[in-house]
Amino acid sequence: MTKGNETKITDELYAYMLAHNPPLDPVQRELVETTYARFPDHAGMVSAEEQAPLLAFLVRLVGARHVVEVGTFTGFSALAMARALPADGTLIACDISEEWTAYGREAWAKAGVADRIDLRIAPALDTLRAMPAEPHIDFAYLDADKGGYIAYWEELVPRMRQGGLIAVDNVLFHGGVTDPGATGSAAAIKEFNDHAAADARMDSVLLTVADGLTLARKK
Ligand SMILES: C[S@@+](CC[C@H](N)C(=O)[O-])C[C@H]1O[C@@H](n2cnc3c(N)ncnc32)[C@H](O)[C@@H]1O
Repeated sequence: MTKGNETKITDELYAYMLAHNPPLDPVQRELVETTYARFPDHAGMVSAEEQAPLLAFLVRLVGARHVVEVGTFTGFSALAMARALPADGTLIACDISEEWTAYGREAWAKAGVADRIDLRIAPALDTLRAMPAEPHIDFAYLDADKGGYIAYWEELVPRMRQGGLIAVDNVLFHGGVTDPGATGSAAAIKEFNDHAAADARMDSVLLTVADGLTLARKK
């Protein structure tokens, strides 16, 4: 095994990395703070800070106009992606919680991108299945219930245009994926990772970004 480097991400190094990335803007910062204050038991679900500029970068990289997010919570990742869209771009945001996403709606309005975000409150599988079947999605971000990942993937892949990108969060599941006795979400992620890696329709790489991020490009 060639590991490449032995860099341990200390707090100091993490701060250094953030300082060399585009900073969160005031609306994003306030949204994170509000989420931690209002939902302390769930705030860990917010995507890592470095994922905001990364998602924006990827949306721009693929020239995305049609974006789908599965798992919106308080709207942090949706805000980052919507900001990177052109004015006529749309992001369909899937979640089941009116309460959590209400904070997103407020932030999206404040940031002036509410008109680009189409929030669908329903089980994501229903929302995905109701979308046009032809390949039209440029970028998708998968960050919802881990047990649903394979089913979401199977709905997304045929709808991705050639060269479109799916980003999948939490694919290392806090290290739980190497536990031979993994259960629950860790077991579901293990199964998903095997499924995605074996999918001949996509080129996939699993990266050690945040809690693990898979990037998969439609062939
Ligand atoms: C990890 S959080 C998403 C975090 C968000 N991407 C962010 O960066 O702030 C997962 C979200 O998935 C939603 N969720 C769980 N099961 C769902 C389902 N069946 N359909 C749609 N959303 C679901 C939860 O309500 C929760 O808001």
